[in-house]
Amino acid sequence: MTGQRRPSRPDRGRPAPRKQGPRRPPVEDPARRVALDVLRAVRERDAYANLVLPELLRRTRVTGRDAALATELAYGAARAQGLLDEVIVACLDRPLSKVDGVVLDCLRLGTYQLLRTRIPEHAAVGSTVDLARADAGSPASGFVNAVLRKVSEKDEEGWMAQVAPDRDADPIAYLALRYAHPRWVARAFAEALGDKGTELEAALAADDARPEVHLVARPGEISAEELAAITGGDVAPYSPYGVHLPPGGGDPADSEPIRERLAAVQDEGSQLCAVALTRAGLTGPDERWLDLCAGPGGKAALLGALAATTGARVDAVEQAPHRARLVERATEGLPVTVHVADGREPGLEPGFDRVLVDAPCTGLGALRRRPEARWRRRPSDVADLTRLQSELVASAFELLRPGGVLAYVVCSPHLAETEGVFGQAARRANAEILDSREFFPGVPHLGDGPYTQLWPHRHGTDAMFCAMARKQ
Ligand SMILES: C[S@@+](CC[C@H](N)C(=O)[O-])C[C@H]1O[C@@H](n2cnc3c(N)ncnc32)[C@H](O)[C@@H]1O
Repeated sequence: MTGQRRPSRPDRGRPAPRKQGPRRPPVEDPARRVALDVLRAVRERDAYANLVLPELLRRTRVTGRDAALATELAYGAARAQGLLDEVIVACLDRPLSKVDGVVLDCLRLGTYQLLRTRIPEHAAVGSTVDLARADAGSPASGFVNAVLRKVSEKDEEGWMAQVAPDRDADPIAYLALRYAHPRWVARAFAEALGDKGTELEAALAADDARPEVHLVARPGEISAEELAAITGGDVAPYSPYGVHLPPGGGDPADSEPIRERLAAVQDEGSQLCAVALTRAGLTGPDERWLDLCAGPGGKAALLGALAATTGARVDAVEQAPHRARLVERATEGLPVTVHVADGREPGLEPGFDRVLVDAPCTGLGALRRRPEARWRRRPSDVADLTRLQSELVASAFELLRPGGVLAYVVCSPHLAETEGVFGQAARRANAEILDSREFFPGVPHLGDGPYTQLWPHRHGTDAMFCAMARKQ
């Protein structure tokens, strides 16, 4: 019932005035209570929705259909925040900044239900008003009721017609609002795609949808086919180790192969980038591999498992101690040594045969997996990150042996973080840029090279970027 756009609402009779008399305290809807508490934690504590939600569901013992509804509402409202706010502000006589935070959370939750689900209007409004009354008092609940009634006068199309910029005059701004992205992010996608028409629309639409969960089958432990059979998933189209889980399949952490550490959750694009590093040919030794930005250890674990099959060893560097501990846990039993160090000066003996720089980045390529992230990132983040990325790649070239191979990976299509950083760093190091598409066999629609940019709408993966070079 949820997850689909509400059809237009031709008949929108006003609700009958509420009868006077004593009122029983409303019975709160557990799914909406959890969703509201997630929105509140995201706003008040800068929490991550995808960490808070599972914890809240566990604590409140909300399961099954209620858990699915709470997930849809919390993630959906967090993801669509910019669009919801445009509509809410059009129904107000004051700026959004003058609305109390808890009330705003309620308005976003109610507006999301009205515009982007098939939940009946009376249920969407009534349940949200009850939550507003419980958390912010009766006057606030009256305000929420009045605003949501106005919101309910149009469906999403109707509101787009009223609040969106003209598509012909400013296609990026129009599509940004239509698919609930900040304009600067939509612009970055348009620049990377070289398109501000149908392909940009497809990219933003794919990023506005809930993604599938991908698993990686640990090489040497279990095959993708076996993992798919156990989990009820499908073997991934491109990664030899990947499995796609069906939607709504519960918490993958509960599945047996993950508990037994035969598999892990990892986007197929991330798997492909780690594997690409191991696919480039080398002359001479192939024994020392380095992962320079390893936390929390997804790629280090895959590299470690592959290294175990060839006799190589992996050094994994991570600056943040708590994330280094996650790498240790992810790579237990594998030929991986974890170092808590700054990748710009890790103090390791140079001469590595293969180096992965999976650099800290804006994460614009994984926005679909982090519902609130698009509204939290700022364009000004890019400059600091590109400086750090350039320094990490320069250090990686220093640590690589002549003839060795480097892969630079970011989970972002932003050109400054991708081609900008790598092109300059490879030139400075006088390295030979490889056509990385060769190391993504069978993956279609990779453009003209030499770099590889994956996309949710083209490949069903996060928008991972991978550039590769050989040291001369
Ligand atoms: C994109 S994440 C890496 C993801 C990881 N490779 C994986 O697949 O799980 C970047 C990591 O780099 C770490 N980091 C940031 N600055 C660093 C530095 N100067 N040296 C080493 N690691 C750094 C961050 O703490 C973060 O864990």
